[in-house]
Amino acid sequence: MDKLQIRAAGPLAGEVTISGAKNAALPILMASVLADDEMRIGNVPALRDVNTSCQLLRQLGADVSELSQGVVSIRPQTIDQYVAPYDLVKTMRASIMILGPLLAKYGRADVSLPGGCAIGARPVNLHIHGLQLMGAEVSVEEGYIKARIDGRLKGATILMDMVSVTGTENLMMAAALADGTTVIENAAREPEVVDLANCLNAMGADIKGAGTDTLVIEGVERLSGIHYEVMPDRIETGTYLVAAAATGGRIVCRKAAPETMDAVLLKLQEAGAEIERGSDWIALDMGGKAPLAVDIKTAPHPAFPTDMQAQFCALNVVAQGVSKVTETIFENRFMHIPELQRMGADVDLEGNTCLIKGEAKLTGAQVMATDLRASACLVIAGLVAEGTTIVDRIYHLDRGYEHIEDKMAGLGANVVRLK
Ligand SMILES: CC(=O)N[C@H]1[C@@H](OP(=O)(O)OP(=O)(O)OC[C@H]2O[C@@H](n3ccc(=O)[nH]c3=O)[C@H](O)[C@@H]2O)O[C@H](CO)[C@@H](O)[C@@H]1O
Ligand SMILES: C=C(OP(=O)(O)O)C(=O)O
Repeated sequence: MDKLQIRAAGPLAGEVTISGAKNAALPILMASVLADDEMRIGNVPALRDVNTSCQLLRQLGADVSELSQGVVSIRPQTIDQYVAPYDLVKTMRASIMILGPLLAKYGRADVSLPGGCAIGARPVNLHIHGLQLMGAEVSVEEGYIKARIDGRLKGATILMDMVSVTGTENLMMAAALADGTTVIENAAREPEVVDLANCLNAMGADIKGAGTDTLVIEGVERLSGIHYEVMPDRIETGTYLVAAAATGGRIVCRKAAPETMDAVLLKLQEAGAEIERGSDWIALDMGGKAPLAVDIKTAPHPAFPTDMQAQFCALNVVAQGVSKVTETIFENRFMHIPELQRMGADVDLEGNTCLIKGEAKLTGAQVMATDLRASACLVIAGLVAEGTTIVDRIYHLDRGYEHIEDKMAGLGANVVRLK
């Protein structure tokens, strides 16, 4: 099993090119099921979850090929299987997003319930309830969600009890081919939801309100294949910026989407970073200074993203001052804290809040990555710890960070993959 070995090498410096967003690429790959002809998706990151999604589409019968680096072609016309099996679904929560497209296009879908995930229970009741409101018969049998509809799904008004990103995306994809108007209230406003809506509209869908909490979707009879470029990854961008801030560095992120990152950039400025931004780049300069501790409270977009919470914990551990970090989205998303403590962090964790005393002198240790962003947090801690840090179970990291060791090396970090 691969591991990462990290040794401190001073402040990060230089430029890093940001990849396409995992959380936009995955729903857009699933949306290709809705098309009548070939979809070409560009700026697709080379990630484990992308491979899993391509495998899933192949399993359904689609013809999937990588045309050149980052461009995937999907010909969905040959789909003749409607089952997303446990073996694929267990490794990737996002596979639940095959449910809406398969049901809308083929009237049937059997999707294994995604396996238990480290960061919380993550039920899918909102996905199921929304499809039922659209007329589908949905049951859960032997660990599979079995959904059926005779003819087309029917437009419906769906009030989401909680803001759910993939729930909104699943229902939006289903509604795109439904008969009539669907209104999704309390919809997620995340930029990746907007990217998916833009892609669906380019395919011929009629979706209004993306980026607000009310989506109005007029169903259409068919969607065509198109070429679509996936948006830049705001979480990957944020991770490199936090790593630079923690090391007192100065970096530029290229091919980024600064307009999607207000909450994170504000917190970095509060931490003492000077931030400059252009249409597709962000520059961070700590002026050689150590960061200041910042309070964080996660919430749905446009507030501070839960997917950046762990990285800011690593920053706060070495920053000047005391900080409070509160996680409101997932009930078990502090598993990086015990690992940080093993490296010398001073953190009190109670319920969904941790109190972090800064300026800890971290020392390298063998630590275990428990989930994707927890892994990123440990890499950042390794960059500022004395001695050698070994991060184990980096298959989590490979779900969400393209070539992390190469990108880190490009910024002057000493990060090596051990096979
Ligand atoms: C592939 C993808 O895009 N993943 C992102 C997506 O995950 P994901 O879409 O799974 O997260 P949700 O937005 O659905 O989860 C938000 C909250 O709603 C709850 N919930 C959700 C659905 C449901 O049917 N019932 C229910 O109770 C969840 O348990 C959680 O407490 O948004 C999260 C929150 O920004 C991010 O951390 C993930 O990176
Ligand atoms: C939690 C995440 O992803 P997923 O929803 O794919 O597990 C993440 O990207 O941080």
